[in-house]
Amino acid sequence: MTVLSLVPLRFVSKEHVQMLRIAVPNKGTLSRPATEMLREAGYRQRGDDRDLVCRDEGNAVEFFYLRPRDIATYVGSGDLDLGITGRDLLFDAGSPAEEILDLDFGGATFRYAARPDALSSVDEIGGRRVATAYPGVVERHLAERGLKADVIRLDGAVENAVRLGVADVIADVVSTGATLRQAGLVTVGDPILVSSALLIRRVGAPANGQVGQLVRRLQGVLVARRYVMLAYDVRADLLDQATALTPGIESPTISPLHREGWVAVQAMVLRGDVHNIMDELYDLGARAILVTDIHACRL
Ligand SMILES: Nc1ncnc2c1ncn2[C@@H]1O[C@H](COP(=O)(O)OP(=O)(O)OP(=O)(O)O)[C@@H](O)[C@H]1O
Ligand SMILES: O=P(O)(O)OC[C@H]1O[C@H](OP(=O)(O)OP(=O)(O)O)[C@H](O)[C@@H]1O
Ligand SMILES: [Mg+2]
Repeated sequence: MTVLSLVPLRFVSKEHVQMLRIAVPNKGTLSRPATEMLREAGYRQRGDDRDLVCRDEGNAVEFFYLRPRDIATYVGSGDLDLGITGRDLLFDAGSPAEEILDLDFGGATFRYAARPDALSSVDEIGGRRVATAYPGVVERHLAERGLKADVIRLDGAVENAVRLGVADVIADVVSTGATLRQAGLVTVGDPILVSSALLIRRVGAPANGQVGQLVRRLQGVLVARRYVMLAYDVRADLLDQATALTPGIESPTISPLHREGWVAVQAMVLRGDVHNIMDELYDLGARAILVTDIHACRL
C-alpha cells in the first residue's frame, strides 16, 4: 500500500493523486445498470453512449468503456485497476481476476439446452457437439465432469445452432427462457453457473484506499436499494414485540414521545418485507407508520 492511499483524497493536492482506472461495459445488458449504479455512488459518467473514456477528476477516477467480454482481460493483466463484468464472462476469460463485490444486477443463469427428446442428463453431453459463445466456461465444466465433447464457438444467437444442424446442444445465458422456448429447446441439468454483475480486480492486487472507498460507496448504493427506513409510534409496553418485527441492521433507534407511555421507533427494513411488517405493526397497535427511501448510506 502506498502512503498516498492512506490519506483521504480531499487532503491531497490533485496533481499527486493517482487516478483509479475502472472498466465499465460499453454496450449490452450490463452497460446501463453499471453506469446508473456508478452515478448513484457519486461518480461522473459519460454523457454520450459512444464515449470511450470519462475522467472524474473530483473523485480521482478514470472510467474506460469496454466490451464486457474484454473487461476481465484488462483487469487480470493489471492494465486497469477494477472492472464491472458478469460472473460468466469472468470465468470464461480465465484471466487472473477475482470478484470483490456482487453488484446485484444483470442476474441470469448459464445453462445447457437441447431438443426435448435429445438428452436426459448432462452426462449424455459426452461425445456431442456443444455450441456456445462461452467456450471457457463450457470446456471447464465438461472437464470437471470428465466429459469430452466438441465445443463449437459461436458469437451469438447460439439457439439457432441446433435448428441449423451445427450442434446437438447449446450452452448459453438464460434469463426469461423465452429465446429457448422460441427455438424449441429445453434446459438440460442444473445451471452451469448463476451469474450477476461483479466488481472485479486482479488476483493478489495490494490493498488500496481508493478501491476501499469505491467499494464502500457501491455497498452504500446496494443497501440504499435493498432497504427502506421505517418509522412508527408504539406504546412502550409493546416495544419488545414491535422491535422483534423491526430489529434493524444493528439495533433500532428508540426516542421518547411527548405522549405519556409511547415511544417512536426507527429501523431499516428490507424493501420487499415492508408491507407485511407494516400490517403486523398496525395489528400490534403501532400508529403513524411511515416509510421513506434511503438515498445513500455508509453502514
Ligand atoms: N437476458 C440477458 N441476455 C444476455 N446477457 C445477459 C442477460 N441478462 C444478464 N446478462 C449478462 O450480461 C452479460 C453479457 O453481456 P454482453 O454485453 O456480452 O451480451 P448482451 O447483453 O447479450 O449484448 P449483445 O449480445 O447485444 O452484445 C453476461 O454476464 C450475462 O450473464
Ligand atoms: O432467456 P431470455 O430472456 O430469452 O434471454 C437470453 C437470451 O438473451 C441473450 O441473447 P441476445 O438477445 O443478447 O442475443 P445474442 O445471443 O446474439 O447475444 C442470450 O444470449 C440468450 O439468447
Ligand atoms: Mg447477447
